[in-house]
Amino acid sequence: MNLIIDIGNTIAKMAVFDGGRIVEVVYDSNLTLERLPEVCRTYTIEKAIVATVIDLSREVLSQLEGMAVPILWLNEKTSLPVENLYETPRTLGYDRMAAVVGANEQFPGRDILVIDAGTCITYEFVDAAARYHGGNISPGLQMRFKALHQFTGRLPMVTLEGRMVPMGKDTDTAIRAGVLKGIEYEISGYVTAMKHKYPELLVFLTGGDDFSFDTNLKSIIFADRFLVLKGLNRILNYNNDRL
Ligand SMILES: Nc1ncnc2c1ncn2[C@@H]1O[C@H](COP(=O)(O)OP(=O)(O)OP(=O)(O)O)[C@@H](O)[C@H]1O
Ligand SMILES: CC(C)(CO)[C@@H](O)C(=O)NCCC(=O)O
Ligand SMILES: [K+]
Repeated sequence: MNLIIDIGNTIAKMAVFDGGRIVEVVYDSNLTLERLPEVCRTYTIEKAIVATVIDLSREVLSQLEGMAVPILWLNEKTSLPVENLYETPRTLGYDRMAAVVGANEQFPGRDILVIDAGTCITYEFVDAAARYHGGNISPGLQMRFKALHQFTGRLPMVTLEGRMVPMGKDTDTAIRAGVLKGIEYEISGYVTAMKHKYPELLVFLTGGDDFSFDTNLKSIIFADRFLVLKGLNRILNYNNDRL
């Protein structure tokens, strides 16, 4: 089985794959990866891939060094099933590439916009010829709430839970609707603009934050929470001979 390790800015995700099938997904601390030994004891892991968007702690590094299987470290030198047209492949966050590779596997030969709503929201474009053109980075849901609170004197820390109105009636609803509508309009703006240029465009939404938009946006979007993990599994198998 394959072990997939995706270390994000908020949380680490580990997934065990049997062929193309996800057997288990485990959420863990990105500072300790303390559940790794338990995962390795439970499953017969043959190989692993690690993608990180943070500098790893001593603790995480020693957990990974303790693994008895070959590890593929995903970086700019890794062979990929899509062409990378990003101008600075060394600075690319490879969670972005993984999401693209996952989407391209499900719909090869299609133009795809991949939206990953995690700590940040990223927008990636991969074309029908499997060329990754790059994409955009914007603040994630929690980051928006935190920023409004931290960079002002009078705005409280608001969360998603609570009253929702189209236009705010008080400070709480103004912030909640402001943040959520901001993301919704941002996403629909990308979809509209990209569809104009690529009429056959498909749209994927992944990441920890899934939004229940009340627009018809939802109907045209493929939601796949595990797209990054699936993309990493594909990259690991693609590099089988090089491990
Ligand atoms: N069992 C779970 N344990 C912890 N978090 C979970 C679980 N199930 C869902 N989540 C959600 O997944 C989110 C993680 O989202 P995501 O996978 O995009 O990772 P991230 O670390 O926030 O983002 P990034 O990878 O962009 O840094 C958590 O914030 C939480 O809301
Ligand atoms: C944008 C994030 C934070 C999304 O997880 C990550 O992919 C990252 O740190 N990227 C580095 C910058 C870049 O992709 O160009
Ligand atoms: K992410």
